[in-house]
Amino acid sequence: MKERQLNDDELQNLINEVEPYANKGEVAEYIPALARANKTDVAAAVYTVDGRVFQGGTYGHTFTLQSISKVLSLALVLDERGEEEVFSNVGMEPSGDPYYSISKLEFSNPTKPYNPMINAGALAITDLLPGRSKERKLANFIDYVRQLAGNNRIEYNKNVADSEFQTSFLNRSLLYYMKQFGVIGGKVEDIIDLYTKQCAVEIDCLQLARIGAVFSLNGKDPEKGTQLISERTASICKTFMVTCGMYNASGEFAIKVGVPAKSGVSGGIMAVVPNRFGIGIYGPALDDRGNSIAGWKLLQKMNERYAFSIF
Ligand SMILES: NC(=O)CC[C@H](N)C(=O)O
Repeated sequence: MKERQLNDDELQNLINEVEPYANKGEVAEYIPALARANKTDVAAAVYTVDGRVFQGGTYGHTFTLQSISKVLSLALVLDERGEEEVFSNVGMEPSGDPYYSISKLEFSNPTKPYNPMINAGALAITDLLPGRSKERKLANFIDYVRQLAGNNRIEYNKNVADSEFQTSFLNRSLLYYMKQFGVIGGKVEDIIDLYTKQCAVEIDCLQLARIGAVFSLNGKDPEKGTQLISERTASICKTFMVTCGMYNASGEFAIKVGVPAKSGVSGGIMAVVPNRFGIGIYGPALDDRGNSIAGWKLLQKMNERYAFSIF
C-alpha cells in the first residue's frame, strides 16, 4: 500500500515544494475579513481511515469553511429531507460558471439553481436546513459539523459572518430572484444571516481532514464506526465534489488530481481519497478561479506520489 510511505516529513517536504506558489495567488478581498489572511500560509493534514494523522506547514491556524460548508449543509439536508424534495428545488448539473454567477438562473425554466455547490443552489439548501427558527437551524448545522469533525467546541467566527453579511449584495440578489419564482420558502434576510454564519464556521486542517475521512468511509465515523452520513448521501456528495467541487475548474482538477474535493474562498480544500484518507488543506492565496493555489499544487503532487486518482 503506497500510503505507508506517507508521514509527517514526507508531507512537510511536499508542502515546502508548493509554498512558493502562494506568492502567485491573491487572498479573497470581497469579504473584508478574509482580506486579512496571511497570504503565505500553507498547511495540510491527512486523516487516514484507520485513524492515523499526519500534519505539516502552518497547521495550527483556524480558518472558515466558506464554500466547503455547501457540501456539509447538503449532506445534512439530504439525510433529513430525502432526495426527492431536495432535487425538486436544486439541480444536479455542473454550471461551468463561477460560483457567484447569476446568469444561468434566468435561463432555467422552471427556475432552479444548477447544483448545490454554486451559491444559488447552496442558498436554496440553507433554506432547507432542519429546525423551526434560524437559530435552531444554525445550532443543528454546527452540531453536525462538530460530529463530523470530532470536536464539540467548533463555532462560527462572528467577525467573518458580520463582514460577509454586510457585503452580500450578490447573494441577496440570487435569493430575491429565487424567492420571486418560489424556489425559496424562508425570508431572504433570515437565509442570508444563516448562510453567512454557516460559511463562517471555523475549523482547522485536522478537523477538515477528519470530515474528509468520514466521506472516504462512505459516511462512517473513523473512530466510532457509527454512520454519521447515510451511504447514499455520502455518495451523492462525493459525486457533486467531483463534478462541481472546485468551481469552474472541476474538470481540470478531475484530470490532474482525480478525487472528490471541495474548496472555499478562505483557502480551504477538503479532499476525499476513498477508503484511504481525508485531506484538509489551508492556503489562502487563491488562483483566478478561487481555489487555493498552493493547495491545488499540493494535491497534484500528492497524487503523483501516492497515485490516488479514482479515474
Ligand atoms: N467560494 C466560496 O467559498 C464562497 C463562499 C462565500 N461565503 C460566498 O458566498 O461568497
